[in-house]
Amino acid sequence: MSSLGELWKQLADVKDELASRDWFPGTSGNLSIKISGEPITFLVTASGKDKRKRTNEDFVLVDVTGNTVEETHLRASAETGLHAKVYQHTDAGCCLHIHTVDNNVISELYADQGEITFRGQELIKAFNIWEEEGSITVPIIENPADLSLLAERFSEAITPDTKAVLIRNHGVTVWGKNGFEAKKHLEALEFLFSYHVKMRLLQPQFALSQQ
Ligand SMILES: CSCCC(=O)C(=O)COP(=O)(O)O
Ligand SMILES: [Zn+2]
Repeated sequence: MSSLGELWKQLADVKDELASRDWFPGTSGNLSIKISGEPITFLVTASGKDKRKRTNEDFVLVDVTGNTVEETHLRASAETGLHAKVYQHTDAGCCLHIHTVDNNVISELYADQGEITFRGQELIKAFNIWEEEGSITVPIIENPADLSLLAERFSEAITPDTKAVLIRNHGVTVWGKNGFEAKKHLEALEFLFSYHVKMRLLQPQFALSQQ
């Protein structure tokens, strides 16, 4: 079992790598790593910070209600409730949320369908899907201003196969059993989003061929 300090470092390293990809524009994004399962506690990014900077005030320890477990002047991420839903409804050990142009464009293009499915792409294997005709579906939910409603809609979208949820014109939340796997899933999804956007620009009939 990893110590709190080891898990802090694991999350800080993932944060640095995502920052190096410029995936935290305008202080957006939040990350978490599970510390205990019963009761659920996890480290989550402090709200409103520049996630490109590495400091010893980057994360706070919270319980499943999103309340801080220790006395602190820091505020947990405004979207802590979504991370809590992931730990309640999946066996994830790490959860990552970022805003990119590609994930926002995909979420808007396919919002009315409520999901997007990717198939025929090598990177689907990053989700441990090895079948010839393997596919991965990402649900897309609306982005209500009420964050507890957002967390409810988000948890309703999680099925046993779900590895990520797109929030319309907001961002994507992805998880995995640890920091390495969550980052692998996130990188693979962002590749699939980017490929899809570019193909739609270059070949307008591409979208139809993917239905
Ligand atoms: C400026 S981004 C708006 C809030 C958001 O969507 C986000 O991901 C960051 O919120 P946090 O409270 O985690 O900093
Ligand atoms: Zn966000």
